[in-house]
Amino acid sequence: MQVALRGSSIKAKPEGVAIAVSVKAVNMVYDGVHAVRSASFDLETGKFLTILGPSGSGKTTLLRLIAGFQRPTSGEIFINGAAVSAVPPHRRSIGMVFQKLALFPHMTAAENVAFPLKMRRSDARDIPARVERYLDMVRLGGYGTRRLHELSGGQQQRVAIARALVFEPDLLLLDEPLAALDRKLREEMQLEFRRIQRELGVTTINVTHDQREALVVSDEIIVMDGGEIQQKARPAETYRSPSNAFVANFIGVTNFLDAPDGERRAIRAEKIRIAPTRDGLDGADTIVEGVVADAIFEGERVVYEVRVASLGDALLRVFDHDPSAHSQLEAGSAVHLGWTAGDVLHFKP
Ligand SMILES: Nc1ncnc2c1ncn2[C@@H]1O[C@H](COP(=O)(O)OP(=O)(O)OP(=O)(O)O)[C@@H](O)[C@H]1O
Repeated sequence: MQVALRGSSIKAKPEGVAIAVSVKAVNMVYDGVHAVRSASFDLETGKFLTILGPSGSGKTTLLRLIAGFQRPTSGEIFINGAAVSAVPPHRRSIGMVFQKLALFPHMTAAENVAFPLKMRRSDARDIPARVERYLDMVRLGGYGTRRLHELSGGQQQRVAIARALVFEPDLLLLDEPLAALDRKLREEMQLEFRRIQRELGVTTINVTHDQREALVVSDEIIVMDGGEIQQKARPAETYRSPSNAFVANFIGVTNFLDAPDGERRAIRAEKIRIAPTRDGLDGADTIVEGVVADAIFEGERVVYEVRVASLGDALLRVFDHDPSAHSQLEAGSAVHLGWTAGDVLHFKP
């Protein structure tokens, strides 16, 4: 019953909620490849949606359909209530930032940001102030006269964001714009996207295969696999109540245990406690014995791989977030693992 109701269309929408993007029964078939299958979802105005999925799952195709670079094989897309399949990209009021930034290298930062305003024939008298405002917003106030090669990768990224937003589009589309950045800068820019998006309230759709990014930046996450939407939910719900085994496996680290009734049971690596003896596992309602196959020290946590004979020699991954509670257990150590029934996820076959 619970499964039948999840994500169903009978959920009443609160009165007065504006829908910025509505994707209805969209299919995209390339020569023999069904890249997007029966995709349907609504996105409320002002929300930050991330489309998350492995390589080839159809994320970029779905984004390109919304942008208007391609027309769906069937189905329709609505932006602010209007069907857009016949509307070319430049008439859709969409700002975009892609991995390849496509900035103009010979222009200054300010000239790059001014470009969309000139294309749209904005009043020339208003342009400098508007450009300055958006450079300030991305924390590049005072950098307007720099040429692109005089800016760092992260600063160029900010120019691209300012350029995508300066004409105040209805929708911002991001296609892995951070993928090429190193980890620290990427994490900083994720928070930056979030801050700017909240400040402006611009409806945003972001494509990534980085689950951490999806959890950090989004109001909602769509998880795709094989061209199909697997789940659309808020980050915490996606994490805590994945709709199927694929989602559970893709987000977070999950151990799957096959039950005799064909059901798949899953337990998150951080929900398993580990101790040398049973005494360290007070409160656990399932306790199994195992042998440490590997122990990886990661600073704030230790990742254990534990072989459990009573579970068909399953190799369970366990995160120990309090490594100081007992000394690190070495490979070959006999250990006990414990968890509570409430932490086990159940998936029907
Ligand atoms: N122009 C095209 N012609 C034919 N097949 C295509 C085309 N573009 C994408 N595909 C196929 O459609 C499927 C979905 O591709 P898509 O690029 O949307 O996936 P993705 O989830 O964005 O992957 P990645 O993370 O690798 O970018 C893949 O099987 C891909 O090979």
